[in-house]
Amino acid sequence: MLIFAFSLHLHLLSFPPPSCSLFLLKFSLAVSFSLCFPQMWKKKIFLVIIAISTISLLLHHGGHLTWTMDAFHLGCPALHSHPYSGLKPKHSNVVFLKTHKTASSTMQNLLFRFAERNNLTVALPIQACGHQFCYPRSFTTHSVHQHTLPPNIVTNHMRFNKAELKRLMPNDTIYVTILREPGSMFESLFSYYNQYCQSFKRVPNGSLEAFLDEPWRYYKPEENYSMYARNTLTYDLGGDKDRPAKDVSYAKAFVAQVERVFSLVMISEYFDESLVLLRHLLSWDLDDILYVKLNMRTPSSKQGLTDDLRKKIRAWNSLDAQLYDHFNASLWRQISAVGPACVAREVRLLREAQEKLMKRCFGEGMPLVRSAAEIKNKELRPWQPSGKVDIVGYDLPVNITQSFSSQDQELCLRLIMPEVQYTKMLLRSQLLRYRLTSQARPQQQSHSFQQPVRTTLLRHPAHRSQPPVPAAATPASGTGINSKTAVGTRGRTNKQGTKPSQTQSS
Ligand SMILES: Nc1ncnc2c1ncn2[C@@H]1O[C@H](COP(=O)(O)OS(=O)(=O)O)[C@@H](OP(=O)(O)O)[C@H]1O
Repeated sequence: MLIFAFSLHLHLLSFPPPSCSLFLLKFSLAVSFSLCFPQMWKKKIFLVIIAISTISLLLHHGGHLTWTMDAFHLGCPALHSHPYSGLKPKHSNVVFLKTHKTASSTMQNLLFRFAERNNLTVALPIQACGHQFCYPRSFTTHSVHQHTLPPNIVTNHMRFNKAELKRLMPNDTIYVTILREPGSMFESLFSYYNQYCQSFKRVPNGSLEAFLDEPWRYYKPEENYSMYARNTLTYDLGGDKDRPAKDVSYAKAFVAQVERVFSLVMISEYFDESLVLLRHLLSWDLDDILYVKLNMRTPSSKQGLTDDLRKKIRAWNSLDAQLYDHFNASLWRQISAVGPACVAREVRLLREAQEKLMKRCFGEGMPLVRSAAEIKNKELRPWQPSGKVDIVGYDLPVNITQSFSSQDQELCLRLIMPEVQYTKMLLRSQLLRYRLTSQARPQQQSHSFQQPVRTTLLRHPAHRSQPPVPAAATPASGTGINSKTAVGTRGRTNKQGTKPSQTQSS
């Protein structure tokens, strides 16, 4: 009995000490002392200990499925400015600029799941914008569905516009984005948008080599979807994709501007390392950054790149190349500051936790990657941009799902849900929540976009934020990242700008 009580103490001590766990700890200590007393009490005390242990576990994990017990033992010392920094509330106001072909759908899925778990509001596009904020037009608050206001999280594709986002988001919002090495990114864009982007479509035999030999022969800057054919990252970030390479001062100033706005620029080649930095930046747990890779092409849809092709791609997309070089270096500086060994340890723990989760959702081995046609559940089929490229997705194995609790099933389903379907599902659930909360309000009130409330999530489930009260949209305007028009209060397009939303993807 004493051994059991002692192990219970260790278990409780391994938790962060919110007042409730502390109380339970003291209580269980008192109980264990009483174990030294008469036999007749032992059975009762044993039951009490079991009950305390179960309650503390439930309180700690919020009744949610967690995939690792390491979540609270991860802290990298260099990031801890004071002894209790591990207890900092989770930050919940985040803009993630979803750039193209950079692993951004995987990130978006992670953010959607975080929002749902914590009852947060995600700003979603109006129907006329499909599942994007009317990309390729510059973001404005007009493109946000008014029943998804005021938001905590913004993550759907947009062309970045800081001034407009400032009108929408609380002041403590953290801005994050992701970049990819220009060679592999451009190769991915070239194959994905081969039927949408005229600059690519007119190249004989869809040859990447031919395009890169004479890009100006095929590329027309003012044409629809030309942003997929040159400096796409710069364009997504709100910059001028056609600024000549020799305009060095523009490139430098633009990089500096991006650096001022974004607290973290992730790098898709170092996705897990970037996630560890993100976890620290937002004070999230390891469980909050688990993911499954989404929106991948099959190997047969990919083309290997020679050094010569890579060089040509960098020269053609020189602004993107400068962005990438700068932020790749700065990612590694941040990793150095945290401690490379510490980041490596967290990456390892992340991968182990991910493996456990995969086994739970998909059985032994990794989830089976499938072509869209092979996926039975249409909610899980990724959008296919053309017959010339295969985007793979996943299905849940039937025999496994039968043994699942409904909570497990929901988690596993969401992990592999593609962007378009998840955006729609989230919109439906947020609209429902809006209706329920507005029924409870006597009269529709007019709000500014921002509600300076709910800036952080307390870790203890009992203190989690309440469903936010949505506000009505007000007209607004603004320009790109350079805009100085921040106020401080507050068509049916798709990834390509035109396709029907049911079939869209990013
Ligand atoms: N975790 C992780 N790490 C590294 N790379 C990853 C990851 N998840 C997705 N991917 C790759 O990202 C590409 C898809 O990017 P996006 O989801 O941003 O595309 S989209 O613009 O939303 O359509 C796509 O690249 P390609 O397969 O080369 O096209 C995915 O394979």
